[in-house]
Amino acid sequence: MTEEIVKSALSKVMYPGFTKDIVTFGFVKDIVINGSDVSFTVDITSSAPEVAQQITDEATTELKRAGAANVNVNIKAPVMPRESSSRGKNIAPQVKNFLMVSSGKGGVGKSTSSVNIAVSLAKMGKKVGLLDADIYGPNVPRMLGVSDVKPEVNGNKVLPIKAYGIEMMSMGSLMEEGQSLIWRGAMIMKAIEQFLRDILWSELDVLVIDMPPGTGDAQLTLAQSVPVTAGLTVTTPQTVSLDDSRRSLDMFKKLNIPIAGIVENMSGFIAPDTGVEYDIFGKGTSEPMAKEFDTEVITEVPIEPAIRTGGDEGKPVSFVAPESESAKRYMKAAESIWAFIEDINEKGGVDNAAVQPTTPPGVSACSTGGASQAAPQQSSGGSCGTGCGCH
Ligand SMILES: Nc1ncnc2c1ncn2[C@@H]1O[C@H](COP(=O)(O)OP(=O)(O)OP(=O)(O)O)[C@@H](O)[C@H]1O
Repeated sequence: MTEEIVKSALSKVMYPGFTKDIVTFGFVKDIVINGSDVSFTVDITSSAPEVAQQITDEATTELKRAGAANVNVNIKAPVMPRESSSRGKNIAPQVKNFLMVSSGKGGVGKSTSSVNIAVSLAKMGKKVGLLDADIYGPNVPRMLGVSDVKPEVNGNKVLPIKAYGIEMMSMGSLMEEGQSLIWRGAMIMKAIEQFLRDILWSELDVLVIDMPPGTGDAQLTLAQSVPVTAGLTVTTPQTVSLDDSRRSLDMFKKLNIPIAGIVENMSGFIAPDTGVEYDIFGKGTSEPMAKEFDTEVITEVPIEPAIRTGGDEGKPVSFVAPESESAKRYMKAAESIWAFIEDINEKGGVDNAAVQPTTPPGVSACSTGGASQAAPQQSSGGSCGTGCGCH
């Protein structure tokens, strides 16, 4: 064997997916020949294991055909990025990461933040889904300008609606206009599960989930159904809002959800005519709360009329006005959230095993903790309505 024979044999091995061979690409290095034994390194750019395998197989075949006895192919590939290393129950396994967006109370801009952060993550090149799990006030379809769009049904699955580069599903898109439901515990759990299991989400880098305000059944069900990679709390700077947000952060801790940070919304006001920023509700008041929970205020979004009109007209500011101050602040939040998610995955990901219900199979966990056990006659049919079977 000579180096020329080895190179000539290897020049018959195409780099998978290309019409050029591995020698022409300059990937073959460190050829060592010992009698009829050959060893060499192939320094490739893909981390996919099937690429390495194909090169190894074809190179071995070609070299043996050229007279080599033993062939040792040493593939040098970049380390596979750890996109998700989470474990535990996951009823939507095609989704790599889940971001739970919560707030202590309604009206603080949770949906607006979810929409603009989802659009910003998509602008970063991520494959993003947005689940409007706010069953009490599903207003994401309006904010994305798709309130008239009915989703396509495929068998017993539903295709998400596409808008501004993201996939979206909402109870608002599934219900007839004006229809309202009184949501009870068991129905909330079922709705959240169906949103994850029966919607045909693509292979997503991240599913942003706009939760109902508060800390109830929906939050618990979500945490038990999928490993939630990160939690985000949206607050306004007033003390009353902060008190509620503390409960939301506390919930993340109890559910073992890593806290990606706090969005301080309605933080100051940017006058549309002058662009001057005014302080209205107080600014930066979320900072001590962030410290308390060992997290950060990842962005401060001012009150800007364009944010409200963008929401009402279905034109998210992050998409239609990317140069606006608000769009930049949402982008800052998206970058920080993605860095946090990557960090969580590098450290081994999350595991939701500890928050699984401990009740027997077929019986769901009781969100009321069996509080009315002593007074079954007060609850209709002897059940709290959660289907928990503990009353
Ligand atoms: N920074 C902002 N500047 C101007 N308007 C805003 C801003 N943030 C939110 N809004 C407006 O405030 C209203 C409430 O926002 P949004 O629906 O996002 O709140 P929410 O917390 O999701 O409420 P709910 O929990 O009731 O669904 C919307 O009309 C929205 O356009």
